[in-house]
Amino acid sequence: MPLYRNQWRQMLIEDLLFIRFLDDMERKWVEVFNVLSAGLYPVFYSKSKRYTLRSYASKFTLQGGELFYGDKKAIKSREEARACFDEFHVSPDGKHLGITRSRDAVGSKYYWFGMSRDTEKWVLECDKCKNPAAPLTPAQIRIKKEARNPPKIKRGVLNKAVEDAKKLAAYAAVDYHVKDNQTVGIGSGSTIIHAVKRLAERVKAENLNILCVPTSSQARQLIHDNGLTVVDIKRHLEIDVAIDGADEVDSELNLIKGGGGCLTQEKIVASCAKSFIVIADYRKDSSALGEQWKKGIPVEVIPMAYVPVSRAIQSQFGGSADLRMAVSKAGPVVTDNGNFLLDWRFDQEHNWSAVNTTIKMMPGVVDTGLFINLAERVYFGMEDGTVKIRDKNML
Ligand SMILES: O=C(CO)[C@H](O)[C@H](O)COP(=O)(O)O
Repeated sequence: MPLYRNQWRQMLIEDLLFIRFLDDMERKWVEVFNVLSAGLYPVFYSKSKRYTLRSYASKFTLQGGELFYGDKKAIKSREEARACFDEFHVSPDGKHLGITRSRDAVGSKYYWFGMSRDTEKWVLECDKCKNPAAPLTPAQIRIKKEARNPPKIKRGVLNKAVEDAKKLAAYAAVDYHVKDNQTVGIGSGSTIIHAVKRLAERVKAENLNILCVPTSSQARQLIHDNGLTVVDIKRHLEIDVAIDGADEVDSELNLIKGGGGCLTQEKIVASCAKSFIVIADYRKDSSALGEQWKKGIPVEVIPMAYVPVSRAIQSQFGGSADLRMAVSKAGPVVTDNGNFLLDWRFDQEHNWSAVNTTIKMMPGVVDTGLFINLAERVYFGMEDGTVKIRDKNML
């Protein structure tokens, strides 16, 4: 049924009032709710704003009139958010958890737009947090001691669980996707080490003929050390399958990569492969980018461009884009291509495909660690010894 002029005017007025009186957090909640429940957008939204809102809303579900972000309840108002914060900011032993742990604790159950900013502000306003000299209870003293000297066994157990999970994912990918007479792209990082070992085992046991295309000097060395055949992409453009790790994977198979600084070669190899398979441990599994991986999105830039690119990213998208510094060497990290890396810590949800294109267009940018629409399947090794699969065709 067509809308009459006065009805449009009424809707427009309601929209304008809506923008005026709701704060950002509540407005986002209502916008997502309206899209999911009734397919309604604010009438003055342009096509591209609608698109951004639609892709943001796709991360949420409606359950019994409530909004959920993954398995976390999406909070509508700041009062409600404050109550959720109060529920978690002090541990059962009476210990005030500080900024990071309060945010992680609240974020294990709840989500709201601006959550990081709010938790930081509320922790900073908290007198107990401001006054760490306040007398501690015996339980608090014990927890503090444990935090200073964490029992070594726990770290070992965690490392083992993570390493086992990486191995599970790597073995599943190599066993399922690699066949005789194939050219295989080999990613970089620590998870790929398990994949290359498994590949070498299979080549030996099954007498396979496999050619490996490396994505970094680390991968080249790894292939070589495991007795596999290294070939150059210039002569082997037809890659059957590329296998690589990731720093984070969201619910739509968007990836953040480049924690190891090899994103440009990794993207080239992935885009030349008939299928691009990702292997990761359970810590990389997110419903939205930035949820697990806090080190930001890597961007490879030619050295003279790092300041202008960093400024351009910050002014267009907010957050902070910082030069990655080396740990065992003075000065910045230099990539295999002789470039620098910026790590962009973003502070809100974005349309990642549009952001990727915009950043790539900035003069001096070589590539970004955003891998959009490239992964066909991800294998997550889980803590309980199972393998979880996220597949493009099952989204
Ligand atoms: O993108 C990468 C390197 O540029 C790696 O694949 C990513 O950092 C994951 O590494 P790991 O397997 O060590 O967790």
